[in-house]
Amino acid sequence: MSTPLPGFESFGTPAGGPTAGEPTAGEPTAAGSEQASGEQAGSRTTGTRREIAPGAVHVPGWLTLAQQQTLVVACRDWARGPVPIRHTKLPNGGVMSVQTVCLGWHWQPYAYTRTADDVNGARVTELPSWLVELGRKALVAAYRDQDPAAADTYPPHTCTPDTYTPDTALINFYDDQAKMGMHQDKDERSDAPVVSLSIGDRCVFRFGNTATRTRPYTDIELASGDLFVFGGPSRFAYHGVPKVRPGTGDPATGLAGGRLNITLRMTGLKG
Ligand SMILES: O=C(O)CCC(=O)C(=O)O
Ligand SMILES: [Fe+2]
Repeated sequence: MSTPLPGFESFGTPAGGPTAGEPTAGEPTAAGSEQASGEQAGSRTTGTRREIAPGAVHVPGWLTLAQQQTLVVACRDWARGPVPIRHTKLPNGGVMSVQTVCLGWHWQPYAYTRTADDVNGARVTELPSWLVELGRKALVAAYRDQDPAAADTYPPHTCTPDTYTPDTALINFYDDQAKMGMHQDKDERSDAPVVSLSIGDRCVFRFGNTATRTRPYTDIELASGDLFVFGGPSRFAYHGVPKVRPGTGDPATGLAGGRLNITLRMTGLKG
């Protein structure tokens, strides 16, 4: 066995927790009615959609605990390979503090490929259909559930929940020190929404504007089970994670420490 990457140790299996080979709570299916974790003080009401900017919607506590457990088991498995999770190297010589593994398409700054040429050349794991389905349900929860009668409650000119077909997932693992600077998700050739799922420790998620990586922006807390979708006018807004709050996750998710974030995207690429 290879030496774990720094920070990957706490991504290991907690005592008594599920492992990839054991029966799990089942594939994520529907949007959660079961509460995943305690509510935060203030604006946080589990399951209640909140529009942070036009087309950018936060749904706290959307994933059930069982769905989170299933995702943690699956992510741990994907992190092992065939392309192992790694700290992405940037063209400027920097190294990202988060560790990332991709499904469907491999992201390396600043392009998508089918093989992980900056890691070991292996072809990335397929994106499973149950994750595509979860992405569609996420769009329903973020956009359509609010007002089913109003067609423009989900971002126009992109796609509807029915036609949303993410073909890549970027899975980021944050240890206590990891953060992500303000950036746009713009390597996709599609303006379909990005679906973001968070598990484990809470973080400060900074959601800004499309023009600059600085203010105005809104800081929100993303907690375990939270859904965040950004599409429409917010699809290319700058965003980042300035801080993770260590020790705030519930080990019952199967994650002993750190934070997992999964983003589903449509690359718009063929082949
Ligand atoms: O971790 C997050 O919540 C955001 C991740 C992100 O922005 C990305 O992977 O591009
Ligand atoms: Fe991003």
